Amino acid sequence: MNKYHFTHESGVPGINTHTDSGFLTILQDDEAVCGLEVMNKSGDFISIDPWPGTLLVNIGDMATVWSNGRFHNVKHRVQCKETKIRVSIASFLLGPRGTMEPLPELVDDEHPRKYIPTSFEDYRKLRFATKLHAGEALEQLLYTPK
Ligand SMILES: O=C(O)CCC(=O)C(=O)O
Ligand SMILES: [Fe+2]
Repeated sequence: MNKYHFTHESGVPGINTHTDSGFLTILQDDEAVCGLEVMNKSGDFISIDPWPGTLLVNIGDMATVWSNGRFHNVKHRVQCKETKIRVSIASFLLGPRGTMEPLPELVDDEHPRKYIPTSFEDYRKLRFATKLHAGEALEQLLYTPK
């Protein structure tokens, strides 16, 4: 559960740009107070307006590994502008406990293997150690053919 209480005095608008590190996130966003923004392919942030009665599903970094780069780990942030309490509930599906690698069916001559095997636990440690929270840590898992 995330609770934001933006005030002009505190100046803390929300959460910095990041990707979710797990496989996917199911987000019950605040139904009245906006703030969530996702980055589009051009690198611009688009506001996601509240849409009562809906859930939002976010692809995370582990799904990018599993899909050999075909599922896009979306960069997003929270920028509250209204001085109101904003609440969201995020359920994180982190991925399997063991090692995960690109699905063999998604690796072929046209789509060569992109990532080395990793576990969510190791990947999470890598993100913390490198302080790279917007998916850039995936570059350290890139597979280089021998
Ligand atoms: O509060 C939101 O709308 C998003 C929260 C989020 O991105 C997260 O918990 O990872
Ligand atoms: Fe997030």
